Amino acid sequence: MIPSVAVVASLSGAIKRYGALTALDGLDLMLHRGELLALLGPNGAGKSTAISLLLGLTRADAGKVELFGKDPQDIDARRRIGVMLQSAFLPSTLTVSELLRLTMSYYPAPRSMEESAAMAGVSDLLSRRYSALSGGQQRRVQFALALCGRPELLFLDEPTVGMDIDARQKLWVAIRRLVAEGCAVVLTTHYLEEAEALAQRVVVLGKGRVLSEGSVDALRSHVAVTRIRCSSDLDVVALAQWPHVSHAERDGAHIHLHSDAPENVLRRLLDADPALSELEVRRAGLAEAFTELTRESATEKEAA
Ligand SMILES: Nc1ncnc2c1ncn2[C@@H]1O[C@H](COP(=O)(O)OP(=O)(O)OP(=O)(O)O)[C@@H](O)[C@H]1O
Repeated sequence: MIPSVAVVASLSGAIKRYGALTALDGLDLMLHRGELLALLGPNGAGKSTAISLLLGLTRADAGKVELFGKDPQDIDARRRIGVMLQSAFLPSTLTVSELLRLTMSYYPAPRSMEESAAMAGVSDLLSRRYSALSGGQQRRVQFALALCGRPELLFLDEPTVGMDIDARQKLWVAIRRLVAEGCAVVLTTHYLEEAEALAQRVVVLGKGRVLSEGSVDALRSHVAVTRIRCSSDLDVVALAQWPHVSHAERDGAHIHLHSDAPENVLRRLLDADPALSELEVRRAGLAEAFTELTRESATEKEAA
């Protein structure tokens, strides 16, 4: 029997309404130890609301919310999490080291200040006043504060907004290290390459419900389209008639094809044009799968 991976937090049938607006419409979500879950969805899908329920910042109108098997407002459960939200209101007069020391004092077995600062890439900022830092530096300090308590579950709500490429790459390395140590991570992001680079599992929300759930590959395979590009003299009008070719277009010396069975099409292409060159084959990315999913859900809604 495959051992079940420990569930660290869950939402079961969670409903949250704001007046007439239903922000979460019976949401089921499970977070497992040592797993990075990317929570994706368009603006207003319910991602932040789901996180607020798990953090005990708001209460569900119906359904069950558990953090380490307890109520999310239970102090022992809260001591096991780290949080980096979109907006952080931190005392503006404190230095980075003072903020870290204060945050570490909330936790039973925090990391050392040096380790926390090094992991978040803020070792050179410790003596600086938080309010005088750049936006990207402040985000890195917020990450240090989120991880300093040695959390078993880390919430990262759009963590890399405002970070330059170098800072983003360093944050990814630190996140991977935390996950490898067994920490569960919930990441919301609008940067799909971030989810693609980090997530073991992706949940796409739309209108407070799960639209899709699975691995990055499974979500991607939802859009069963592969793009083929090559240099060839073949006639695109004829190519468009081939089985498994859904789209054919010429762009100068190159042709672009879309196919749901690229192996078949490639075999036939290479037979038809022995001079074919510059062949590129690319599967749909997460961005395309995600756009397709949210578009489908909007179409279903219109049809209903
Ligand atoms: N405090 C609130 N009062 C009223 N409506 C709210 C409140 N918080 C959220 N909502 C509404 O609930 C819905 C879900 O919002 P939520 O912030 O969870 O979405 P999100 O997926 O995090 O969006 P984004 O990607 O823009 O951060 C939205 O329609 C939003 O306007």
